[in-house]
Order: sequence, then structure tokens, then C-alpha cells
Amino acid sequence: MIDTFYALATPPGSSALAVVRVSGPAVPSLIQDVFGRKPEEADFRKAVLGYYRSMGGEKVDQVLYAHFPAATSYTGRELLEISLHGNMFLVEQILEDLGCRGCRMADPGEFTRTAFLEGRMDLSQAEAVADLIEARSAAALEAAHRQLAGGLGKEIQSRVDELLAIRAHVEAFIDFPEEDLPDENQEGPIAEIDHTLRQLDSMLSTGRQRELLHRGVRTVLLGVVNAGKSSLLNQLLGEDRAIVSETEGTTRDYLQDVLQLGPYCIQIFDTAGFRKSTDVIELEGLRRTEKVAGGADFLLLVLDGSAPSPTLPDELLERMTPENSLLVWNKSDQADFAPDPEFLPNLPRVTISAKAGTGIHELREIWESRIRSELLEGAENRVLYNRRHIGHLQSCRDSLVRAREALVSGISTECVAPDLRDALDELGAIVGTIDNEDMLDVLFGDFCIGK
Ligand SMILES: Nc1nc2c(c(=O)[nH]1)N(C=O)[C@@H](CNc1ccc(C(=O)N[C@@H](CCC(=O)O)C(=O)O)cc1)CN2
Ligand SMILES: Nc1nc2c(ncn2[C@@H]2O[C@H](COP(=O)(O)OP(=O)(O)OP(=O)(O)O)[C@@H](O)[C@H]2O)c(=O)[nH]1
Ligand SMILES: [Mg+2]
Repeated sequence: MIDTFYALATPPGSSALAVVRVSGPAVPSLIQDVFGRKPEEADFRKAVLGYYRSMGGEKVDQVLYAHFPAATSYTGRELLEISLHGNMFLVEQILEDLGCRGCRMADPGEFTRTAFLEGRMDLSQAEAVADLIEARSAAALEAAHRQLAGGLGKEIQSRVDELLAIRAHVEAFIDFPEEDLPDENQEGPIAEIDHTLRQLDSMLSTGRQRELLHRGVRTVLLGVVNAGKSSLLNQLLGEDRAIVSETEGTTRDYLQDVLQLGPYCIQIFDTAGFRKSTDVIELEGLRRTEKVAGGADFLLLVLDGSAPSPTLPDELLERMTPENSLLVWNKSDQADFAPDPEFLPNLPRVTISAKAGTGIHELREIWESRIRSELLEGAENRVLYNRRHIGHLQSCRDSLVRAREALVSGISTECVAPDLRDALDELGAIVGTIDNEDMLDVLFGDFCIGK
């Protein structure tokens, strides 16, 4: 017996509307019992106005409901959507009533899990639904939409097709003595494996880009004390977030916030400024600055252009490259502003006044274009793989390398087949062609209820 499950699909609390979804074989009889109207084909996938009546016969709310038959529903099973007034007492009454009528509460992600199990989407598309809901930037949204449209599944299918061709060619090696094969086929499988390995490497390299898009680009404001890091943070956020003062060493603990830079999500960190100190609290602050800088994707080195160029810690200078850093010459409003062009001459630079708010637009533009060209090059046209996918792609690659080694060393071609089989299985696991209940529990457990 297949259960009929339900969940609130919208956030709890007061709202204009609340949507309750119910899916499972009991839906047609539920419609009859609750709304007193026979489910009819003319009504399929249309909004119908009616009163939700509880088991006791009382009107709970005037609602719009829509009936999606199994063949054309999100889950691939009978589905009912009820749009009621967005009041939690009404929601509670309806959920409770559905419980009394023999339906059960859905597990997190169960609507989408069902869509996967019923063959409505592959596993990577189900993951894309979660990505879409969680996306924290326009770029992350776009990537999720691409994945939902099936881009990832198509790329995996190309690799599957290549591996199947390789397997067929390897089998041809077994079945026919070498002299029977045309010359180009002698090298064939190895060259084909090399091609697929290159494709896999390129797919593996998208893991970091995906992290940058979805979790945000960690950008750290660094510099000596009083350079204007906290002033710049406040300018970027457009609010008085950090304490600013002429006292050196104002910022001690680092501060963290989120901002949008063009299509990207940025996690920004303001840190304690560098200076020689014996104060234990300040030293701890500096230790934290180094820790945050160590995990940074991008560094903004803030410099006071009206003061002599500073001496910075060697570890920091070693970490800064033209790809991951930008010099920000601050205090351009000062009469004695004269930044040294010879200071770290290979790094890109921009001039601002964090106090007056000038140059911030240019800073944002250069910063965005550095992220686009140095960290996220090509990401907007590519399928990006998450950690789960990367694990399988890596194992696929390992198996394929073993297959290649076996072929090169001339070990009987039969020994190659199991490695190719493993490589194919790993690709299958990405889109979910092999099912594994525990893996699905973990994957869908992270979804919200009602999705
Ligand atoms: N009211 C409502 N809005 C929603 C959803 C929903 O489930 N309900 N969605 C849910 O996340 C998203 C839309 N995604 C959907 C994807 C497929 C189907 C669906 O019924 N597909 C059928 C029929 C296709 C067709 O008629 O073209 C199918 O694939 O067979 C529904 C919603 C966003 N908005
Ligand atoms: N004239 C001028 N003063 C600035 C500018 N930016 C910051 N200041 C001043 O410089 C002083 C230090 O600014 P903060 O933003 O606190 O500097 P910080 O780098 O965060 O300093 P610490 O937290 O101590 O490391 C304050 O008095 C600011 O008003 C600027 O663009 N022009
Ligand atoms: Mg500060």
C-alpha cells in the first residue's frame, strides 16, 4: 500500500496564502470527501474554489485547490494542492484533519524524492531543487536552474556513452586476435580512455567553482591598523556595521557579513589590523586574522595612501597573487594622499576614500571582474558538480586509470572489464541509476519539509 502524505509547502507563520500539498493514491477520494465535488478530468490542473470541510463537517476555510493526476504531477502520483489563507491555526486544522483521514506527514524532501523514485527527474535534478531553494545569489540560482533542466545528466550520459564504447572496443580486442584489427584500433581504447580522463578532470575542476557560487566567495579585508578596513566594510554594507575609530587596534575579533557583488554572493570578513603588539587580546585577534586569511578565496589589502607604505607579514605577502588579491589605496581625500606605485607592483589596484565613499563603485567593478575572470572563469556556461558528485567522479577516474594501466601493461584485456564496470557504476550513482536507500535518506534529509 502506497501512503498518501501531506505537508505545508510554504513557510509557517502569517502570510497572504499558505499552500498544503497532499500526494498519494487517496487524493481522488479525499477531494470527494473534503470538497464534496467529484474529481473530474475537466478540473485537472485547474484552480477550483471550494470550502475545506473537516471530518466533522465544519467549514475550515474557503480555499482554492488543484488536482494533478498522477500522469502529470510533480511527484508522479496523484497530487492535491490546497491554497488557503495564510493563518497557522487554519493550517494546523487542515494538517490535523488530513492526519485523521489516514494521510501521514511527509518526510523532508519526500515530494521531490517521490518525483525521483517515480522517474520524473534524475538525482542531480532533485539536488538542483534543493540548490534552487537555498541559492544565495543570482549566479547560484542560474547554476541550479541549469542543473534542474538536466544539463548535468546529459554530461554524465556522454561519459557513460564513451565508457560503453571503450568497453565494446576492449571486448573486440578479446574476441579478435590483434592482427585482425585495423591499425587505428590497436591504440584505440587507450586513446579513448585518455580523452574521457581529460573530460573527467575538467568536470572535477568545477567543484571549487560550485562552492564559491553556492557558499559565497570568502573575501577578507586585511591591512595594518587604521588603514580603514572597518570603514570600507561599512561602506560596502551600506550600514554602520563595525566600530570605526582613530584608535589603532579598534577591531579585535573578526566580523563577518554577506553582500551581493553583481551576480555573486560574498562572505566578507573585517579583521584586526596588523601591528607589533604585546597585548594578549590583540595578539589573539591577530591570530584570528591569520586564520581567516588562511581560508580566504579573495583578499582585499587596504592601505592608507596618505601614510608610508607598511611592512606586512611575510606569510601574507606570499599568499597574495594577482589572481586572488586587490590593493585598495584608501584615504584618497587626504591632501597628502600619494600611494607608492612600486608597492607590490604586480597586484591590481584601486583608489578609494572609505570615509567620503568615493571609488567604491570602481572597487566593486574591479573586484567582481577579478572574481569572474580568476575564480569563476567559465562557470556561467558549465555544469558544476557538488561534493557528492565529485566523490563519484574521482572514483570513476581512479577505476579508469586502473583500466588504462592494465591495458598498457598488456595484462589480458579481460582484466580491464571490472574496472570499466566500476567506472560506469560510479557515473550511474551520480544521476541515481543505482538506488541505495541510505544514500537517498541522507540526500533528501537535508531538504525542507514540503519540498
Ligand atoms: N503550485 C505549484 N507551483 C510550483 C510547483 C508546484 O509543485 N506547485 N513547483 C514544484 O516544485 C515548481 C514548478 N515545477 C513543476 C515541475 C513539474 C510539474 C509537473 O506537474 N510536471 C508534469 C506535467 C508537465 C506538463 O504538463 O508540462 C510532468 O512532468 O509530467 C509541476 C511543477 C514551482 N512552482
Ligand atoms: N581621511 C580619511 N580617513 C579615513 C578614511 N577611511 C578611514 N579613515 C579613518 O581612519 C581611522 C581608522 O579607520 P578604521 O576603519 O577604524 O580602520 P581599521 O583599518 O578598521 O583599523 P583597525 O580596526 O584598528 O585595524 C578612522 O579615524 C577613520 O575615520 C578615508 O578614506 N579618509
Ligand atoms: Mg577595524
